Amino acid sequence: MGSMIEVKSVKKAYKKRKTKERITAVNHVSFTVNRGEILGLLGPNGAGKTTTIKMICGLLVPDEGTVVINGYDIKKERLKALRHISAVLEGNRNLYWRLTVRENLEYFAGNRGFGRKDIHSKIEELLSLFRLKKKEHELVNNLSRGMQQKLAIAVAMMADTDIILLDEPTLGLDVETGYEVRELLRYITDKEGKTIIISTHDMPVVQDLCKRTVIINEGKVVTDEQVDNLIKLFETRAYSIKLRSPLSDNQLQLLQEKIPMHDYHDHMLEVTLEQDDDIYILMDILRDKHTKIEKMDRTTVDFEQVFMTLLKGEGYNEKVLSSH
Ligand SMILES: Nc1ncnc2c1ncn2[C@@H]1O[C@H](COP(=O)(O)OP(=O)(O)OP(=O)(O)O)[C@@H](O)[C@H]1O
Repeated sequence: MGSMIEVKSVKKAYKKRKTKERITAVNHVSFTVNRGEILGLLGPNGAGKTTTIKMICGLLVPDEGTVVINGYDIKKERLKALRHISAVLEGNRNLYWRLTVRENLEYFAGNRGFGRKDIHSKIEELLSLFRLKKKEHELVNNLSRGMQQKLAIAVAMMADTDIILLDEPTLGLDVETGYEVRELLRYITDKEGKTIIISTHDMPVVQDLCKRTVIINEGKVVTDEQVDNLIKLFETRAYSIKLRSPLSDNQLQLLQEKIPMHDYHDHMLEVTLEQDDDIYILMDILRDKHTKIEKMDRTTVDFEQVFMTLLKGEGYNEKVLSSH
């Protein structure tokens, strides 16, 4: 399985208009996405996700490094590299606001050079799948944000490119539309052979749809792993312990120092160990005051907890991931 997208040590700084101060938004980020892979690009606000996506789809030129799409270097063979990409960006920039829903779909189908009959049936299929049939003659400008978002994804489907980049596809949608968009994303990700990057804060989207995740923080990659591996890894290290007696101040102090990822309230101790062997340290701390354990369970973790843990604490990620 060859790489479809290679992001090679890209760097991008912005100059602040007023102060002329330079902000490094993306700082030597590298990762690859294989053909047919669904990658979740995650990170807190301002981590550099949108900047990275814009460099992949050619909207921004990296200051350093390069992006290679299907073997074509975006700097040297821009048109060949970008031919296979559709991007759904914030603000639905891939739509024509003065055209109707149907006209947008027709325009992008025309671009692909489909025959008239094929265009018609494909548009009908998408209008019904995306529940936009009633709005087909409405101008994009007059659609709700959720509908615009659905249309932006439908347009990317219509263009039928090998690569689809989705920047925050469920951002700001109400619960129902968010759910609907997630189902549509599932439809897209199930389509064989498409290579997809989804940048999102929506953890269920990652857990449900993405096989691998690249997490960036302050412009740098902090994790590049299979989603399943991360969840398994954290499940083997997360415990929920019910104690018979309260912890002493000294025990709490030791926990703070040695098992920083913990939460303690009402005799319940929730811990996430950095390494498997830390269980012995934990037991030593409890034994110190003969604290009895009433019940101890492995905690099931969801991807949100994994994400939060990976972002917490300097050096924590290297420890967690290197010992795995
Ligand atoms: N046009 C711009 N001019 C100046 N600074 C910018 C510009 N665009 C982004 N930045 C800054 O670059 C950094 C990365 O921004 P970016 O939008 O790539 O992050 P993000 O991970 O997509 O964030 P969010 O999750 O909030 O959308 C931030 O500090 C942001 O303020």
